[in-house]
Amino acid sequence: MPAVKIAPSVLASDLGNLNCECIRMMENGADWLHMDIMDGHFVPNIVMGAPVIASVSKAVPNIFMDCHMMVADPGKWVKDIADAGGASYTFHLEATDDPMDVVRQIKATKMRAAVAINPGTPASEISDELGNAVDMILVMTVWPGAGGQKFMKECMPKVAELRARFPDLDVEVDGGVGPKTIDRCADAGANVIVAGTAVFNHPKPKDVIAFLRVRCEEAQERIKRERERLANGEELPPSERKDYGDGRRSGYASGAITPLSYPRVYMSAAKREKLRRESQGAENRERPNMASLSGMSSLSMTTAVNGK
Ligand SMILES: O=C(CO)[C@H](O)[C@H](O)COP(=O)(O)O
Repeated sequence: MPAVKIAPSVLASDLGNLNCECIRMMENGADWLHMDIMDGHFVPNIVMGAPVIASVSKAVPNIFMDCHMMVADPGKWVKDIADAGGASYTFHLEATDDPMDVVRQIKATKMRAAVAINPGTPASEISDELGNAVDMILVMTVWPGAGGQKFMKECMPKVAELRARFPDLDVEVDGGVGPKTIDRCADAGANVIVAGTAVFNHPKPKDVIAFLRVRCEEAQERIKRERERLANGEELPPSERKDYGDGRRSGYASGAITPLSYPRVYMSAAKREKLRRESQGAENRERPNMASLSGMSSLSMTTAVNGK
């Protein structure tokens, strides 16, 4: 399985001191910085764009910016983000008719290409062709648009399914991830961990980052053992099964996750329109809107600056 990467989401940082916040996180062990870019159309919030990415790139040597593009027209910003110093470009499947074309545009730059799916989008919408073309798949574990939301554990079977289909791909989770929810993500096979509030709002971000990493590495060892045993037709001892208490066990041990084959499919226009509207909050009351965003971490400053 690919190496564990911990990517603090700057949405929860003191955005007025973004360069210092990124440096602080790198000094505390972050592998990547997760940059939340929103256009006010795909999601009902606006945070930053390419000029801010360029400014951070100049000020923070060796930073790896994992740019999460919560935007309605993902092809439009590829060149700007690449020129600004973005290292990875994640677009939303719900935002495009032709995901392979967006991947081609990203690959024409030096950036890594990644595709994200919202909580309402099934993993089966990622075709084999798309999964094999990207460097990473992001499974959102909250509705995009704001930090500080509750982790949606119901997204975990999608992580396990994608890990089973794409064993060597980076699989990222984002939203409500922290010490209390990391085990579910890690056991399902996620290896790129985005955490905003849990890291930036903690007085010792180094400890949180180290904890998330260790839990993922331990889970990877478990999954490796499980794979080997299942390949040999062996039963797993109950002590080595992760039981969530709701009838499900970890993706591999449960045997419930079958790596099916998904041919190239483009969503029907009607389905894409539904998923797109859902992302904007038009069809989902749970989805954050501007009123519900106002108390959340994206709009409030962390008190954890300089560890105070
Ligand atoms: O993409 C995002 C929201 O759209 C954020 O990256 C995500 O919510 C992380 O924040 P937190 O860890 O505080 O939930």
